[in-house]
Amino acid sequence: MDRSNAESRVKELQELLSRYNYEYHVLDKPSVPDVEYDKLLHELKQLEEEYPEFLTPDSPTQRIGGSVLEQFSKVNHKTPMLSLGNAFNEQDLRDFDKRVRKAVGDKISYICELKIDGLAVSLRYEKGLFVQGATRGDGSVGEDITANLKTIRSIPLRLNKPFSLEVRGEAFMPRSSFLQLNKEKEEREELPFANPRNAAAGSLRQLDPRIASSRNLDLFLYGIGELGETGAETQSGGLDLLSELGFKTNKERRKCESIEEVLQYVEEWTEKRAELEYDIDGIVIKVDSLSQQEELGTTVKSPRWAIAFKFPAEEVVT
Ligand SMILES: NC(=O)c1cnc(N)c2cc(Br)sc12
Repeated sequence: MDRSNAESRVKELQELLSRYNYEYHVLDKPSVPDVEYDKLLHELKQLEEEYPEFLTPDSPTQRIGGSVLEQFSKVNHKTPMLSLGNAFNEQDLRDFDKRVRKAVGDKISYICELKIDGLAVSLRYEKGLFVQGATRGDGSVGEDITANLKTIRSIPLRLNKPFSLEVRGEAFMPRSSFLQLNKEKEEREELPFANPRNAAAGSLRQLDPRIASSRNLDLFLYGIGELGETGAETQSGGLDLLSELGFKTNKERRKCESIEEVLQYVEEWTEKRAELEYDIDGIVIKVDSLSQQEELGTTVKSPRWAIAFKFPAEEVVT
């Protein structure tokens, strides 16, 4: 194949494989069988080896970096990654609702989202390219785990729009992968992980990205740093924007026009959470309007416009 044909074939394969990857890992609706994906990926790897000048950092072949890190470097979060105040019962939620109404009046909409039991991470994109990913750390300084996050197939290496922004989400290990990993650990007489959250955290803290890549981690995005700059006016609008940009967001979210509807959603997922393929440890309730969030502001460590309802700890059957 001559050079100009190789260049157009490389571009065509990079776009095709990125789309197939998005359909499989974000939409969960693959349009081609795995064997077709693998064949095209192999062809792209060969062409990029033969014509390295056409290799780009966002190529689907670049998900698993070569080197094993000595250690993780530190990352300062542009906007602090806040934690959430907790609610443990109905009265706590009604008190939260009262505080919100006292501050911003009675025209309130909430958005309820599942609280994923994983590891909070932040992803930074420059002109649409994934450039850095970090753990929450202490909320201001985290660890650079870019190489490991690149192995999570549902994370886009390039956005659908050339946006520069920082997004937040929760990395997690699906329950089925957790059980399989522990089975393999026990076969190797290694200590198993206690739960999927520890397994996800342990996997993302591996210095060798090949190990992280083998752990079948996933990620739901739920927030955009400086959401206002993107033109979104509500949290729900921000989540729709994240989806439009190619991110995986959790579809179980619901707009609630009253605390009664919030309590209904909490009740529903208290019953249904075992049906999910991943662990959740509660429900996050947020005031949907960004301008009302601004009005409510934050305390030193958590927003006044959100609260996490925590499910009662499950009795451990010994
Ligand atoms: N949807 C959300 O906002 C959400 C989901 N899952 C989580 N573990 C967290 C943590 C914070 Br802090 S927000 C959030």
